[in-house]
Amino acid sequence: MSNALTPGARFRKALAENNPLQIVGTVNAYTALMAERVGHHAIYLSGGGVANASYGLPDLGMTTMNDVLEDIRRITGAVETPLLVDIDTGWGGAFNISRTIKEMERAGAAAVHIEDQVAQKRCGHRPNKAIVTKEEMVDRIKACVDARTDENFFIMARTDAFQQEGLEAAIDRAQACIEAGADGIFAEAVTELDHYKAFSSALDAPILANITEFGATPLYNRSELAEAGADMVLYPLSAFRAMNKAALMVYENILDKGDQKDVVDLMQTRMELYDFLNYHQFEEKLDALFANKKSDQ
Ligand SMILES: C[C@](O)(C(=O)O)[C@H](CC(=O)O)C(=O)O
Ligand SMILES: [Mg+2]
Repeated sequence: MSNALTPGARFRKALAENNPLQIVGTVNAYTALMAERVGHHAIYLSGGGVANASYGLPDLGMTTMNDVLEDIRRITGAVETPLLVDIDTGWGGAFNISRTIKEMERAGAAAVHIEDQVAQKRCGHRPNKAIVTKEEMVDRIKACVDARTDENFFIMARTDAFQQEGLEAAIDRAQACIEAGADGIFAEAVTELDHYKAFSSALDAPILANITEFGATPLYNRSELAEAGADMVLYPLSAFRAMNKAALMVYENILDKGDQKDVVDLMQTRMELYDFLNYHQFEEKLDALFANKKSDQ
């Protein structure tokens, strides 16, 4: 029974059963419900998503562990699908990172990725990123591995080294992270399919391709990525970007036209919304539980 598995074990099962495993960004509990219902096997809480959607901030290391935990709990409270969480640089030194991992597990996350950027981080697809030394990154991974209580909790090392130091250096860092116990490698902001090939043939660990829009990496198809050796494909903010554009059109239309008739087609209907929420099942229960109350009145 899959519910008897820990979140980490569910993530590993999904990875074993899907090649590649597509992981879609869900910025809140409701979008997680939709992703689960349409059949996704893994979902993602983006650091950029928490900053942008929940706090109206840019993705520049301004959100805290507790900000992210709050969003995780909302999502893991609503769905069973294993959740990969972006923990940025881990929010501090080894002891902080250790706390982070324990809190992630407690909140129901299945997996995390921790990156080798400096604390004053940027989006991985922006210029002028700075990274910590390989040794410091290895210490981050060791702190993660040492802190987990469920051995299936999945710890992914993200390297942002490609932009400044090139492919070989990035692979070398990834190798050091695997030796330190990382379960997978997030090859950030590479620009060619061959780069994934190089990671996957050099390393004995699953590789994640981050297919984020308007970034450094082309929007490769999952079959091309599978052929190039990617085991996971991430779509961190795809639904969020689409939701934002739809919302903007609605706000502008209401202002310009005085009603929303022209944009109703962009909207999920009341019944569609209720269906994802199992609204009717709740309502039936309500009627059954409160039947006596009704007749009392
Ligand atoms: C994956 C990522 O870390 C995120 O926070 O979602 C971002 C995505 C993006 O900004 O498009 C990143 O790649 O740095
Ligand atoms: Mg991020």
